[in-house]
Amino acid sequence: MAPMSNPTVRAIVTDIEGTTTDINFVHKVLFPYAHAKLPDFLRENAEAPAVAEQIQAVRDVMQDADASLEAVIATLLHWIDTDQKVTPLKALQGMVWADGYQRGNFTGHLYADVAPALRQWQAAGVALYVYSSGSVQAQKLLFGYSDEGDLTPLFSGYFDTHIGHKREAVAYQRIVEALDLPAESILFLSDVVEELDAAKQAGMQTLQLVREGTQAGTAHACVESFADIAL
Ligand SMILES: CSCCC(=O)C(=O)COP(=O)(O)O
Ligand SMILES: [Mg+2]
Repeated sequence: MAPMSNPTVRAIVTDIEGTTTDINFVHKVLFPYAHAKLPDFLRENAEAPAVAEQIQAVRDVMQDADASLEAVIATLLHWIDTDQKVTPLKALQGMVWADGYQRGNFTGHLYADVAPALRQWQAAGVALYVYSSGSVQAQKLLFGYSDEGDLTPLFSGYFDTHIGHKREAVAYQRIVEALDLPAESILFLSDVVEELDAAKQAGMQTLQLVREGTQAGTAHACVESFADIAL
């Protein structure tokens, strides 16, 4: 595929799952790890303020202020099984994954084309950001303990569902405001058409990543690799 060239891009916001990182790493390594470790993590740390805050947030989503800890755990496991992007689940997953990364149980998967492109774009003066449903902590862990070492110095910032949900244009409008750049100078990279549609609605440029197993064929320009994006 011919490289796509776009000198008007001043910032890039990238999705993770299916864009920088194999969906299988998220679904077959990270989610099962959280599923296995979350119950005891919660039982052992329920009183810790950061954990207690998230347990309360789960009860709020459940609309059951009296839900027992075991009911909260069952709800969280159901959310993992059904891949629900619920903010307190994402926060708790990040806390549990920290231990897995720090013990060396896994490293954050990156497609081989990702790190060289990120380094090149950052060196060229393009500001790099992440926007994922995974918590900011989980994003920093994935790039901090990545297959390519610690890539966090390459990024200028991170956004998660606290800014809004990834299929809603308002989330991208808030990101544009946070970056304080013209929307059309920001390029959003994702594999998910609904996310690209929402970013486009907010005025951003968009590019769909078509990795193995993802479907192309949308209104958005698409590439198979970060190596095909020349700025
Ligand atoms: C930040 S790594 C874990 C990713 C995750 O939890 C997730 O739900 C994937 O969300 P994305 O928005 O990157 O598709
Ligand atoms: Mg994705």
